[in-house]
Amino acid sequence: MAAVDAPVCVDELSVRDISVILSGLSNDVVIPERFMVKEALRPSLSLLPSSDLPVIDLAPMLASPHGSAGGRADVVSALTRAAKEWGFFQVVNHGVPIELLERMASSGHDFFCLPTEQKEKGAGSNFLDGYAGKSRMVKDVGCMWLEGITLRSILAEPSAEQFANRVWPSGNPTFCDAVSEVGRELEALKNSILGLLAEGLGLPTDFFTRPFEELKAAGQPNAGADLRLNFYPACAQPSLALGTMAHTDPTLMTLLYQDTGYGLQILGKDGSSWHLVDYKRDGIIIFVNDVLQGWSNGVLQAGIHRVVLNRDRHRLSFLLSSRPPSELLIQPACTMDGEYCPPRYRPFTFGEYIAATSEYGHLPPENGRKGIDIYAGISS
Ligand SMILES: O=C(O)CCC(=O)C(=O)O
Ligand SMILES: [Fe+2]
Repeated sequence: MAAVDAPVCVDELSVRDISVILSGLSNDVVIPERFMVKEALRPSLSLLPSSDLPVIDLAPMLASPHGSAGGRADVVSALTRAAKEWGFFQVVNHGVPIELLERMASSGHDFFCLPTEQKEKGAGSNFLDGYAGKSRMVKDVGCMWLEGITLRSILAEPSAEQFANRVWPSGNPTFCDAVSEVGRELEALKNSILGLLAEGLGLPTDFFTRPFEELKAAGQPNAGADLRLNFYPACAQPSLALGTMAHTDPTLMTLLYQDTGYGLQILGKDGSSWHLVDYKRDGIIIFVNDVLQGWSNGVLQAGIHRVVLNRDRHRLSFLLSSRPPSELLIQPACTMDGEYCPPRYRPFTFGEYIAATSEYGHLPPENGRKGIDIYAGISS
């Protein structure tokens, strides 16, 4: 590529164009100002994954799902400790086929490499419905450097098919099959993990799953598993921009797969150090979310996370977000392991809480306090 006098501003170019420009122009490429997040939020790009982040092997569970073998107790205590301390852990040997995870990621890449006009056919009514490009401005922060697809209630509704029929002239059965298989697998894994965490807290195994089943049996339609695919194009100035700002997810639990590392960071207990999550080919990353923090009376902590960018590579992630029914009344579990602790949260319904998050899709932490604590915490 020819030398240039003025810096080239990279904005809404296609994914392929960005790669070509970045490899040819090195430091002459700048990003548009609206993507430069305010100074206090700019990421320090720690390049080494943190070795102290919890990685938990679920093989003992697969070998003996209901058994009382020692391995199960060890898994329960490792998961519970990680969910209390980090609100985050990565599981391996979980039984979800790697081939399926990679097939979903590859279908996602196929979509994000399409021309912008074609991707925009998949846009829905807001940024959490169908395709949303890189234009969402977060007030007082800047625009986030990501594109995404959100498909609602994938286990109950043909949302993937409706999306694919808008984007591709003859639909896309490969994409749709991957969505429904991934949805079923991650939903089953989520229920197992919720059961193990309940046991770890001394609660009945079905404590966090039974209300979902009851509401489903009563024909309650708005509970669901939503699938989101996130795509973070390579960014010429990764130290100035963010893929997503620091947040906790507002739902019950998130299960996430990443196709490369060097992106997702977790905030440590000290409230200031960011830890880079290592890529594991068969890793599934689990977040405790706001509802689970409130429901467990703050014993489990929602994991604060954000996404930083890479200069020379794109990154894709997809996640299943477990969304309770709007009517679910979240009343903190006060008695665990036979011991009573007064409620630290007022009861709230999921519908009320999600309505409070609508501007960003989550309640941002403020002055070291998480959104859920600001919203429903009882100050002592
Ligand atoms: O892409 C990632 O690793 C995280 C995405 C995320 O935090 C989200 O979509 O809520
Ligand atoms: Fe998130």
